[in-house]
Amino acid sequence: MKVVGVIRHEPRRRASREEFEELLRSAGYEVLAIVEQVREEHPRYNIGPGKLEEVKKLVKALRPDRVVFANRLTPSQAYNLWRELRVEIMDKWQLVLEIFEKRAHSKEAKLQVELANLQYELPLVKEAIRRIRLGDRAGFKGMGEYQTQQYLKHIRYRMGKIREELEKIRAERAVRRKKREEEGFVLIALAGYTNAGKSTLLNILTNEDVDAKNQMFTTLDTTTRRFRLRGKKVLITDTVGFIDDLPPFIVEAFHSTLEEIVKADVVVLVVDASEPWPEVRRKFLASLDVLRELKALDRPIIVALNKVDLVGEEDAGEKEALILELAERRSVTLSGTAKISARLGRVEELLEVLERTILSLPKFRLFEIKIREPEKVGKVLSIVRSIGELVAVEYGPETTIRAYIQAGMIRELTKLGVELRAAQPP
Ligand SMILES: Nc1nc2c(ncn2[C@@H]2O[C@H](COP(=O)(O)OP(=O)(O)OP(=O)(O)O)[C@@H](O)[C@H]2O)c(=O)[nH]1
Ligand SMILES: [Mg+2]
Repeated sequence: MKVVGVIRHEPRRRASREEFEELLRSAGYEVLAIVEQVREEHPRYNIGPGKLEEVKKLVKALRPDRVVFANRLTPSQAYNLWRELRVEIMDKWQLVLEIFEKRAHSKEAKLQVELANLQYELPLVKEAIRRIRLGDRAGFKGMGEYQTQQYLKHIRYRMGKIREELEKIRAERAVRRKKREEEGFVLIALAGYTNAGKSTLLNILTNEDVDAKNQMFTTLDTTTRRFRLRGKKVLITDTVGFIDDLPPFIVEAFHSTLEEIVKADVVVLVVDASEPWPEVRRKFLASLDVLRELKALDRPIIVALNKVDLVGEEDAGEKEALILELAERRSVTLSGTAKISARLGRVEELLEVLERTILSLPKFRLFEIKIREPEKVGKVLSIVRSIGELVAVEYGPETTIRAYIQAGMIRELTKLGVELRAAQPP
């Protein structure tokens, strides 16, 4: 598929040409040319009429299959552009959805992508019907009025169906999550901009082999794996990456997946620290925006500055300070930051911050356990290590253990017939 790309930069906010080219590459397109313009949005064509003439000439000369816009087009802009250029028009979100379509493997991911697509098409189809009523011939994708009407009905029906199915999957997920929590697992979610290194980090922590590639949106399916964080039982979830101005319709479609982030005990926000600061800043802020939209900012958030191997400790340290400053200015409280290299497996700093954060969760409390039968000591210690953190052991005729334990797991211990009471933290 051969395409011409068009980028309109807002006068005070340049879009990233590299990222747009990345997206086109990820979609598997051959890029014939890219046209850029700095200008306020033109209501009719998004780009200015002069620029439109230039694009027209390019289309005549290069004969692309599509013209792809780096901006979000309104339905009427897309329609006007198609009338002028007579070639298929695509905007940034369609491009993202097309990449999603390629990457979706699980049933859930496929349904979510289909829902997002339909949600995207809905206003376009309505616009086509409006146009037909105004006397325009061409309906949606060349359909006549009757067909377009039927298609609109089909979209609405299908959306309802998909929402039902996703709701079922979501409910199953909730049950599974609750069960895991009752088993004493701490839930950690990986979040962050696409290509930041989330899947690589999951792999290194859990010895897994989830796809990690240098391309955007490698992961669309949610993966949850268990691992032990210094003995403690932890579940970690990797999910779809974020991108600049992720539109609400995509967030909505991916609701059941993204909910893993909202419901986690701790969120690890992975940031690619190897890029120049303006890029790191842009992507970090975009990620905070998504977390805000998901209402996940009240979770404990740890920022993991990844790919430190490419820039060195000092540079990463500077970016770490800038990120802390930026978060504070946006009134976001971070539980901590860590400089890591997921690829090289250098993640000690993150493990330390994670452990500290987990133990400060309200569900962990300090307890004192007294054991009278010596043969039970081993068993109690092993349970304590998997659901909490051992602080001290005093052996004697009666063994005393001090430990942070998840309040919900106390029953596991009392079942053994040991004496347990809340202790004051030192
Ligand atoms: N040099 C270096 N490269 C890394 C590191 N971590 C990840 N990468 C590379 O960055 C690219 C993206 O990694 P992924 O783990 O796929 O990123 P992701 O965040 O899961 O991306 P999406 O699934 O697309 O959202 C891959 O080429 C990784 O090998 C790191 O610590 N150092
Ligand atoms: Mg991934």
